[in-house]
Amino acid sequence: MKKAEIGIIGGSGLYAMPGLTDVREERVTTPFGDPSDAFVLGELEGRKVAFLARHGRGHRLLPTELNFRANIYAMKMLGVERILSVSAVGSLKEEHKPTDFVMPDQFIDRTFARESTFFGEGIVAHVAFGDPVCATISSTFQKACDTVGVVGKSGGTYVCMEGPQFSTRAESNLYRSWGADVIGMTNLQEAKLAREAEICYATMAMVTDYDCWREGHDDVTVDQIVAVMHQNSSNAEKVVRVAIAAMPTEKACACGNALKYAILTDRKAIPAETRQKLALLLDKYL
Ligand SMILES: CSC[C@H]1O[C@H](OP(=O)(O)O)[C@H](O)[C@@H]1O
Ligand SMILES: Nc1ncnc2[nH]cnc12
Repeated sequence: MKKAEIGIIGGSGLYAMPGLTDVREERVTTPFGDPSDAFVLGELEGRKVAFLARHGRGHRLLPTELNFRANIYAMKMLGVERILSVSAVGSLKEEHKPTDFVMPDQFIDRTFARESTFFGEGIVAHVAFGDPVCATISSTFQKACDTVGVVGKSGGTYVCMEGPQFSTRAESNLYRSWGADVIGMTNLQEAKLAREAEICYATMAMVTDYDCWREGHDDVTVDQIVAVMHQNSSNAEKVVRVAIAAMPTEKACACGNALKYAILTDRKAIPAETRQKLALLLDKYL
């Protein structure tokens, strides 16, 4: 039986989801190792949800140390079909002010030290990623921002950097010249892996700072971020709650069939061990 239908990944500043009822914790072990923390399962607005603190409760894991594969695979094991990601980001445009929320619809990859696929070890698959987030979740987030009274913006490009250091000014200006909107360190791998796991995924990116490009202003520091993060987290809790209540039960997107034409490997050539490891993703196709 499904333990949860909707997953929430809480980033910097969102380490719990208040308002859950029938709350219990569950540690999930996956073929890819252990997730960032125990999942907090419960009900919110009548929907079964699973909450995961991305960096672990107490913020113990660097972006590079996150086991993205375990986090997403564990969501799949719990039965999750939609993941709502909440993240802190720096702004790369004057118009995106601290406390604004942006729902990115594109990513640029500046990471280099991460596992970003469930495939390999004898099975090759290439999922489409031209539209990397689920439009249904993004628009539900957007409407929820409007309801709560938070500035929410639909669309934008999220640069995913490796970190943990913030960008140099030259990098920040380079991303601005590319037309990117916001910068963070965590969301691209989650989006890729969720797509491979056929789970809908979208991000609500909460602006905390102007990174280091803005002349006449201090460069981003963690204490500056933390000050804004508290207001953002309290708004995020409200927006997520409204979004969950409004999330359609039916699906009109293609996220749930992402693997349909993606597997290239001759079925007979897939090693039994790999087949078994990925059974949760592959059973419906093999
Ligand atoms: C708080 S400073 C940088 C840190 O915040 C963002 O985390 P998350 O995406 O989990 O909210 C950013 O990606 C960095 O990990
Ligand atoms: N300026 C920034 N760069 C990268 N990640 C961030 N998260 C919050 N602000 C950030």
